[in-house]
Amino acid sequence: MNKAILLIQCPDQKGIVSDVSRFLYSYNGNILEVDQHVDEEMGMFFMRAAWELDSFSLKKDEIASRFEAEIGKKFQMEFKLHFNFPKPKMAVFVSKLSHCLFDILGRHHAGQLEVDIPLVISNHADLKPIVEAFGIPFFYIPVNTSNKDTAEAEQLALLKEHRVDFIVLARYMQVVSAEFIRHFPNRIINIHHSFLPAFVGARPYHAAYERGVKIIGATAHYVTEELDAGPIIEQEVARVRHHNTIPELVQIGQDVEKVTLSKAIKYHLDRKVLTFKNKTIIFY
Ligand SMILES: Nc1nc2c(c(=O)[nH]1)N[C@@H](CN(C=O)c1ccc(C(=O)N[C@@H](CCC(=O)O)C(=O)O)cc1)CN2
Repeated sequence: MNKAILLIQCPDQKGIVSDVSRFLYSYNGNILEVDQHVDEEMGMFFMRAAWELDSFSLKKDEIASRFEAEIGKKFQMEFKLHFNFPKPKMAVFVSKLSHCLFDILGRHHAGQLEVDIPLVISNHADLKPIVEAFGIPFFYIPVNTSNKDTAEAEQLALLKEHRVDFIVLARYMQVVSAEFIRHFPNRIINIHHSFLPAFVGARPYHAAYERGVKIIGATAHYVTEELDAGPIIEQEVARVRHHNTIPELVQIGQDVEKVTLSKAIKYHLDRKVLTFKNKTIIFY
């Protein structure tokens, strides 16, 4: 079913839900899903409304301007309008580890992810055979401290050429620049292999082992300039024991990473994530 999704945030006040519903009804909209949340401390209102588009009397490119004129301005809304078609284009960035890549390509192949994957980009050539076995173009762009700018420029050119909508860092072990992130604000999802805010950085399993924790986890978050500090979309944990070695922690953790990342991708694809002050509201 062709759907439109509105994601709204604005100062909280009476009548917002009523006016948004009346707007959709006035243009013959059949509301399919509606959720809202009030952050009382911040005095902020958040809402997600999804409705059937085929019977809607406004054309796709008329909706945002009509909504802004009739509702948005009145409530000083910040809103984003999305459609569940055409399929969004998702680029995957990887380094040497394949577990998250395999999980994503396997779910995509099984029809579990409503996306197109036009390309995979990596700073190592190791995973080229796997990606090409799934019939997806693989681009090897080495990155080091001296060529990061030119490497990122090449990455951005490929992303633009393939009209990529959002990016998944599937254990991509390079810190991306603020300039790169500026092109995809809240559209880069990273899987960090720890239960943030514990153990930021490149080697969380070693840090967890040294600390002797009894629970490890994974965190999917939108990427910001500050490492492992962006808005958290999803987290998951697993119990570990004193006798677990580092390789065992890695194995337990990698299973958690895969599940956590796939959930975060689905929430993003279903337009169920709003961001506010470096945090997220997820309308499950
Ligand atoms: N701007 C950001 N870039 C990236 C983030 C992020 O949150 N903000 N997350 C990382 C992924 N990551 C942890 O989840 C991570 C990746 C890389 C490193 C790191 O220290 N890398 C070294 C090089 C390591 C190597 O070459 O193997 C570096 O870049 O100098 C820490 C954490 C993805 N990017």
